[in-house]
Parts: sequence; structure tokens; C-alpha cells
Amino acid sequence: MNDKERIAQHAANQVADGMLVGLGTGSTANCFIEELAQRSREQGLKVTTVSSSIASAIKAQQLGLPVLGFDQVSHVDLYVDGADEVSPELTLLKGQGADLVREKLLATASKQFLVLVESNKLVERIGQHFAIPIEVMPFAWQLVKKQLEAIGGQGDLRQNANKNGYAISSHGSLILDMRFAEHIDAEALNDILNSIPGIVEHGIFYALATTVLIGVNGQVQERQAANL
Ligand SMILES: O=C(CO)[C@H](O)[C@H](O)COP(=O)(O)O
Repeated sequence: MNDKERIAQHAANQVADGMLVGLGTGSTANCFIEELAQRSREQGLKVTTVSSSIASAIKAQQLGLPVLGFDQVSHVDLYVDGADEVSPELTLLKGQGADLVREKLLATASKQFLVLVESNKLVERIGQHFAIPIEVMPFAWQLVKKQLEAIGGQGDLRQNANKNGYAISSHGSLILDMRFAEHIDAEALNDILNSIPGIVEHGIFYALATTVLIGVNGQVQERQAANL
């Protein structure tokens, strides 16, 4: 079992009977979906799920997990997802996929948000390895980009996988991948991005994670948010 599978199994073991579980998106979230389905099959664990993406919903359904539509849920007990970067204060960078809106909705609505990462995702500051993904209304991208450049942002629209057009999010938005100067910290940037009209959502998840499970050299380390 590798570190990713180990943290996924650890997370699946924290799911209790009757929970409504939010499913994340990406390779780590996929491992968690597999582990959860296995517990449901082999131990009779009864759960309902809601998914942050169509890809994860299909995977969960194929493995026999019940998946509710997003508009059918009014609460979520536990949301489990990966991340691209995790800072020492447990701020996250997410969104290398294109499902930020649902991911942030689940992170905000859940009683607990459990984040699963291998140790290479730990960073000193958000934006250290990746640009910040910013979903924008298609008609607003130039105006938003100009405002981001005014605070020192540099970047451009994300290309699609074939590099023959622009990437489109699950909700039809364009994605600006922007880098910012080191002196703008994640909290300040989060506030700025939340306040610019035309931005649908962005990849900084500030003060949302309740617990981070870190897979490192065959061990699982657990970090709890300071405000708990
Ligand atoms: O935020 C995400 C998708 O929008 C993913 O959770 C993040 O990109 C990590 O993916 P992986 O588990 O494949 O490394």
C-alpha cells in the first residue's frame, strides 16, 4: 500500500454509519472513494454521498455508493478531498481540476473537512509551486485580469488539455492561472479575490480545512486546524 492509499484508508475509517459524505476530485479522492466503497461492501457501512464533480460521481456510482444530486442536500457531515498545496496554517490551494465551485461549497458546508495529501504537497506559502486558479465569468476575464495585474498578479487563461483552446470549468467559466508576489499572504489574497466582481471562485481555501492527513514514509500524520 502506498502513502496515498494509506491516507485514503485512514480517512475511510473515520466515516461513521449514516453519514452524508462529500466526495472530492482527483487521484487522492479516487483512492478515498475506493476505500469507502470497500468498507460499504465488506463491513455494511451505510453512507450517502454527494460529489464535487461528475467524474467522482460516476466513479462512486460504479462502485455501488449512493450519490445524491447537489441540489438534494442541505447539510454534509464530512467532506474528503485532496489539495495541491497545504501551508503550515492549513490554508489550501486547490483547483488544478476545474470543479472549484462545488469543492468550495462542500468545504464550506461540511461539519468536517478532511484533507488528504502526501508530504510533497506541504509548502511554506500558498502559491509556492502552483499559480492560483481563478474561475471567471467568460465575458469578464479581461476586466478581472486587469484588476489582478493592478495588484501585481501575472498569468493568463488556462489552456485546455489539447492546447488548442481554453480550459472550461464544469460550470462554463474560464480559468485564469495567476501568480502573485510573495508579500501578499493567502489571507489577504483570499479577501481580495472574494471581493472582485466577475470572479466565480478561486483556489485558495482559507480557514476551511478541519483536519489534514499527511502520508509520509509509510506513516499517517494528522494536523488539526488551530481554531478547533
Ligand atoms: O483540487 C483538486 C481538484 O480541483 C485536487 O484535490 C487536487 O488537484 C489534488 O489532486 P490529486 O489528489 O490528484 O493530487
